[in-house]
Amino acid sequence: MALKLEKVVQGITPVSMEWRQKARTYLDKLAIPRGSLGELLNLAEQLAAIRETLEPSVRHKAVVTMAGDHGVVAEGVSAFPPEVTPQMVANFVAGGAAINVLAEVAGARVYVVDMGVAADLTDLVAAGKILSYKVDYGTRNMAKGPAMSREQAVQALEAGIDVAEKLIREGVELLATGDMGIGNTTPSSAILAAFSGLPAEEVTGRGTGISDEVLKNKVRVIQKALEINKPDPKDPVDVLAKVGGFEIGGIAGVILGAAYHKIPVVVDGFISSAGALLAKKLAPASVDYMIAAHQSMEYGHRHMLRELGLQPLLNLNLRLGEGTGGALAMNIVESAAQVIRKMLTFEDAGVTPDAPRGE
Ligand SMILES: O=C(O)c1ccc[n+]([C@@H]2O[C@H](COP(=O)([O-])O)[C@@H](O)[C@H]2O)c1
Ligand SMILES: Cc1cc2nc[nH]c2cc1C
Repeated sequence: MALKLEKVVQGITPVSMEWRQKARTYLDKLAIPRGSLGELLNLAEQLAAIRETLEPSVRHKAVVTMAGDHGVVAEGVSAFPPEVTPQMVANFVAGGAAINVLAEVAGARVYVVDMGVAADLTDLVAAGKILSYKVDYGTRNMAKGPAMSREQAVQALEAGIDVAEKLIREGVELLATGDMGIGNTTPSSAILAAFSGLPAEEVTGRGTGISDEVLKNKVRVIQKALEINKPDPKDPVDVLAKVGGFEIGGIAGVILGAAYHKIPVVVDGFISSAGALLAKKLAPASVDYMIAAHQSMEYGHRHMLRELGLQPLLNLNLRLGEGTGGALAMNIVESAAQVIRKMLTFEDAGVTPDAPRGE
């Protein structure tokens, strides 16, 4: 494992139980029937414990949308052609995509990263419109051999760590992951199968909206990729190299970077969750810093969330990616932070508490 990755993976520690307890004790004093703000209270506790303060701020927000292409599209696994990946990157830059709209509502900036788009994006990079950590012009076809080399897998993970560190240094307090990559539900499903041991049919869905026939082929392609590559579930870098994607590695890196620097990170849908699963396998304590944005419509996401041990905040039948669910969930995360920062206790508000108060 390369030095930076090693350092970050080793440096990720569980969130402080002491701060969790302090936050819970404080939240129990708020002038509400105990527990009546439900999941917002758990979220507030998590934020306080991550930041080690009863006044956590998540005001400065960034969505990182990682883009990459996939050689496996040659097997006919997507409803759309790969040229849509760079076209959508251009749309993100123009500000006309769903992620631009939803991030603006959440008060988040969008950072688009070329992790491995199979097109020359140097003009957008030179104009400062996107970040480039291009590992290659798309992965190789995982149905025929490894998607990338082990070195490229490490490079993708470290790129994500770099992006997170750059944004955190600039003052970002809440990150969300996002993805763009035609074909990327296929490697995401393969990653889930490799780690969970679930059969390909159980982890595979319709992605951008494929027919029954194409879905059958996609399941076969995933089975074949697993059979010929034999990814080792005990070696997450091997799983990423053999059946992953550059943007998925980048997402895992962003999550690891956030956890290392004790910054909460909102995980978007199916593809982001595949990145999160890689992060968890590399550094189990990184899960403490993750917030699952939503339950994606992509079949298999439920298994992904179960493997992560996370409950999604929202269920809006989304299946877009880009970080859209992440941006939406940021509004809830901001609300939770403000609940613990700003609400008054029974005592401060002069409200009579329930008589026994549990004791
Ligand atoms: O985030 C999700 O849950 C999600 C579910 C299905 C599809 N997507 C998006 O659709 C693209 C991948 O779909 P596909 O069919 O080409 O594998 C990619 O750009 C993803 O961002 C995203
Ligand atoms: C148009 C389009 C937009 C997307 N955004 C994320 N994935 C996408 C896939 C397609 C096809």
